[in-house]
Amino acid sequence: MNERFIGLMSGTSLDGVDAVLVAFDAEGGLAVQADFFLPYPLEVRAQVLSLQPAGANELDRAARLGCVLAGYYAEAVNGLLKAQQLTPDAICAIGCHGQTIRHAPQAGYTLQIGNLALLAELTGIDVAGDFRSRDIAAGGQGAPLVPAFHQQLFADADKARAIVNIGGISNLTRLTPGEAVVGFDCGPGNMLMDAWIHRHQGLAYDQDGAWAAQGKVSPALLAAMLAEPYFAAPIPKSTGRDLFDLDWLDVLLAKHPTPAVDVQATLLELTAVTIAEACLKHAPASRELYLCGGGAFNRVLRQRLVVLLPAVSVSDTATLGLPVHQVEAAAFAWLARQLVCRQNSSLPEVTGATGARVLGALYPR
Ligand SMILES: Nc1ncnc2c1ncn2[C@@H]1O[C@H](COP(=O)(O)OP(=O)(O)OP(=O)(O)O)[C@@H](O)[C@H]1O
Ligand SMILES: CC(=O)N[C@H]1[C@@H]2OC[C@@H](O2)[C@@H](O)[C@@H]1O[C@H](C)C(=O)O
Repeated sequence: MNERFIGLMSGTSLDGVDAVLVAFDAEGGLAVQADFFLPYPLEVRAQVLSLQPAGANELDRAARLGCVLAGYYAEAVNGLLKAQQLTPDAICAIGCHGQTIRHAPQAGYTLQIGNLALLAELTGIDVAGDFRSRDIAAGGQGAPLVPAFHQQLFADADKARAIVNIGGISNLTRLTPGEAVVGFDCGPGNMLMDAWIHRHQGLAYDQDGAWAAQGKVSPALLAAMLAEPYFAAPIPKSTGRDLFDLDWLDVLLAKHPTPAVDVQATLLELTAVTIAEACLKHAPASRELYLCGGGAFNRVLRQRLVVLLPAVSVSDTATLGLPVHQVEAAAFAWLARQLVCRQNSSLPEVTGATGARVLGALYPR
């Protein structure tokens, strides 16, 4: 009998909530039955961003915003249920990522806000969340978690494959037959491009990379960006807005003043180069690269990856049966199911933890 789970992803891009309804068969095989996207209003996005750096009254602001976010998560769940004409009792559990406002595995914690008790109350469905903390408690990075799901879904018995998610941050999964999975955050995905076009044009993102395509890459600025120690740091590693934000960029721009349009071109190139270098260094045998996440829609970025990786065929996960915008949310449905079944869902070879663990916390309805 099929079991239905809902996955909710609200990632570092802060664009909104991606929701999917996933049916699992008894063997764990899955099919996405529906998806739904609920954009955040600008003020929600601004409130999440304002919690990124330490600030006045932040505990109260984070807890209040967590309640607001639960409302959006519930709305996304209801959107799915309505479209599929389902009632809450048709769903085993919701897997909810929450909204990362701090990620500090070196300090022993990561923080995803979103009031999960309230989400259980609002939906009448079991809610699973806080998937990263247990891996950090076991000595890991707590991120990226999705490589375990990529392995389940996209690994091939004969072919070495690489999967790259381009969300706010980009992350690579290497799936080589007979070898341990490798996975880590490459660096900024869309996050800096989004922030820069928002500052200069008030837009949420640079559609298809069109503004970036009008500029020229500044070699000096690109070199200064690539000198960031994170890029050469050994794996396991993970990152976020804690490091890559407009303050990071402004420090570099103070030394390398650059026209705004050329900054956008250089940021796109940074994303492309760091992904390509991650593939060449950590997945050299992979002749197939599958993109997912919103950045897979960025035509200019994709073209740069094709040029930078001439020996690799670049496509996206839709080719493997899962549309690019569904992958991360589906991963959180899978994480919820693993928790409900008390099955491990972490890959210690990816995160650096001392062992595999059952991830997450459960809020029964
Ligand atoms: N047509 C497009 N052209 C360029 N960029 C796009 C396009 N469509 C979406 N994007 C980018 O994708 C982003 C959303 O991606 P996604 O939903 O994967 O992010 P996320 O869930 O926050 O991811 P993560 O958790 O991996 O950081 C947008 O903010 C935008 O930058
Ligand atoms: C701490 C955190 O929220 N990390 C996110 C972020 O967004 C992309 C990348 O950085 C990845 O490490 C992770 O999300 C995905 C879902 C993951 O854990 O695989």
